[in-house]
Amino acid sequence: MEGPIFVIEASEAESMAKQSGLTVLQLLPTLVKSAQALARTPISNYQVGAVGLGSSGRIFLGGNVEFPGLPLYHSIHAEQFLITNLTLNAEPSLKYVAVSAAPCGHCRQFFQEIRHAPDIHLLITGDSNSNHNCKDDLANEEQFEPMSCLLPHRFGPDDLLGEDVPLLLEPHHNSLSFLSDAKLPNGVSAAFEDLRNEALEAANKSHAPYTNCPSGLALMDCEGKVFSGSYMESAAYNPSMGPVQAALVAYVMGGRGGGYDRIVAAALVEKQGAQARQEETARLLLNEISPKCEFKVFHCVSSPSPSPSSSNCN
Ligand SMILES: O=c1ccn([C@H]2C[C@H](O)[C@@H](CO)O2)c(=O)[nH]1
Ligand SMILES: [Zn+2]
Repeated sequence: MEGPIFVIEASEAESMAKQSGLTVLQLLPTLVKSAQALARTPISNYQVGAVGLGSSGRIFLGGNVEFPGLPLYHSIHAEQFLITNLTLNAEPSLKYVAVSAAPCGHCRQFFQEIRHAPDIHLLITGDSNSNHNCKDDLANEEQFEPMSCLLPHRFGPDDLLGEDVPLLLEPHHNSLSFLSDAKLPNGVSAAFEDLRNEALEAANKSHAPYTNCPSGLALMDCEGKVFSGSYMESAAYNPSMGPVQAALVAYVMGGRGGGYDRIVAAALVEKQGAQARQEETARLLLNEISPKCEFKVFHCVSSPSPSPSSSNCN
């Protein structure tokens, strides 16, 4: 009944390492191939795998995801998948990453949304055929390079935000709600009640400090299983990750390898008239990958408005 593995619990990671005579750190590159196998790459057939160790001792995996028929910027990079996996599992921080190929500029930038990003250590394992199980080739701490070497002179949250603003992986409470008497509009099926509540919850966890326009999206598959994801912004704007992509990461992780045609309904929650509006992009992406999916948008308000700057989004 088990599908592919995306999260390895700390105790399991310890015992896997012990069994192979490795440290948990040395285990990371040995898992890169498994992460690559999680990728969905119908366009490039180029599989990237990213494996991360969090401060909890858990190990997280991610692969790249591509969507034929759409502009390439809709793609999810393995590193973004990995970071989304951490957020979905409430992992408080990322310490080490092993990745099959050098992270691109966007990914190096996206990592900057995590506090102390310059101290995240990375190991690029290179070509997927290299064998990191080999005892002579053990990855040791000094083989992991700090992010500060991969991205010197960084542009990041510090350039735009105060120190007290929560960053990615830190708890977010965006104080969003539906208008108190907001019932489901006529003609919207009852299944959307749950779905929009899940999407609201995801919007409340969204990292959108640059626009104050958080959003969340929830998908339902044909068995009624719900998968939700939160919009995540980047200080450099373009590497931001949309709420559909985040929800699709949840779907890929929990949907046991099913196709996107199994997605039957989707609810997006965002602020009305938001400066950074997801509705049309979300519709475009869902329409292409899952044309039969019923897509609804629900608007929310900040309650109470946490700062004067957010009022222009309502
Ligand atoms: O940092 C990177 C660079 C590329 N890719 C993916 C994106 C696309 O699916 C494929 C080819 O660029 O590799 C990543 O996952 N991470
Ligand atoms: Zn990338």
